Amino acid sequence: MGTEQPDAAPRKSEFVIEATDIVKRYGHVQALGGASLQVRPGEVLALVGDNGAGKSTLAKIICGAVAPDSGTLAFWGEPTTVTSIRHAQELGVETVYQDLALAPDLTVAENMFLGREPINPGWFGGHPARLDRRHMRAKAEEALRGIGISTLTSVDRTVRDLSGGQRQAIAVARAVMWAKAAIIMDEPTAALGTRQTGIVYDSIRSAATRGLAVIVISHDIPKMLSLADRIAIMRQGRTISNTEARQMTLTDVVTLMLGGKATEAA
Ligand SMILES: Nc1ncnc2c1ncn2[C@@H]1O[C@H](COP(=O)(O)OP(=O)(O)OP(=O)(O)O)[C@@H](O)[C@H]1O
Repeated sequence: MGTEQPDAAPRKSEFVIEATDIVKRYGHVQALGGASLQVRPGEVLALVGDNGAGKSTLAKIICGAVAPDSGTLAFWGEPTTVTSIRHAQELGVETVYQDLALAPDLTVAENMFLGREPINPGWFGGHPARLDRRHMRAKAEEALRGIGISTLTSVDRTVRDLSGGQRQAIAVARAVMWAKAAIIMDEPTAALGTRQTGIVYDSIRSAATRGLAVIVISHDIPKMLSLADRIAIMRQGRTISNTEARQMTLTDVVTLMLGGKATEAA
């Protein structure tokens, strides 16, 4: 769980994820026309841009949901063709989806393991194999503690009974629990109130503190300037700036998003 590198393979790059010159067309629409992005471990990278700039498409390509037409994706410097979401997960990349992919009738602990439940094998002549619920509860509690949200809800509560912010935080906790390298979040606070948004932003920061690379797509530019370490700006399918957040102002970001002069990619 957490940030150990799979197989402790030697790293060929300081970047967990490096996307270079990614192109993607949907029929006549060019969603991406040469987008690039790099993110380091322990770093929050905000991916911002106007509607239709290509942010979600780039995220979907990195998480294995969509195949690019061309371009290179490298994980720890190793060029890799990501064939599926499962493959990206094996590479250590977890995604928090807009619909959160939580099962409302299951408990928090069950949701943390959805599709990846540990099985107690049983033994010859004994009980049949069954879910290892004790392990699930303990790991789920540990994961919630790990990102500082253990007081938010019991792991035995049914997800249906949680608020939007609590659900979002559980989805983030699940991603942190399974991610070995990076987390991608597309508009994680779009439907939330101020307090709930704060909870989610705190959990994003905790994930980075634990050594994960975090890519956050957001339209909340002021918040991204304070939360993120770097801001990658997309316009018309290209990444036109990748700059330390502390070197940018709100005006800089908005000007670049809407067509002003691009800064040197850092
Ligand atoms: N499955 C699809 N089929 C056809 N066109 C698509 C598809 N997905 C995205 N597009 C188009 O690709 C372009 C980029 O879309 P994308 O969703 O990546 O942008 P975005 O920056 O995430 O926008 P938003 O902030 O509005 O979510 C848009 O013109 C969009 O209409």
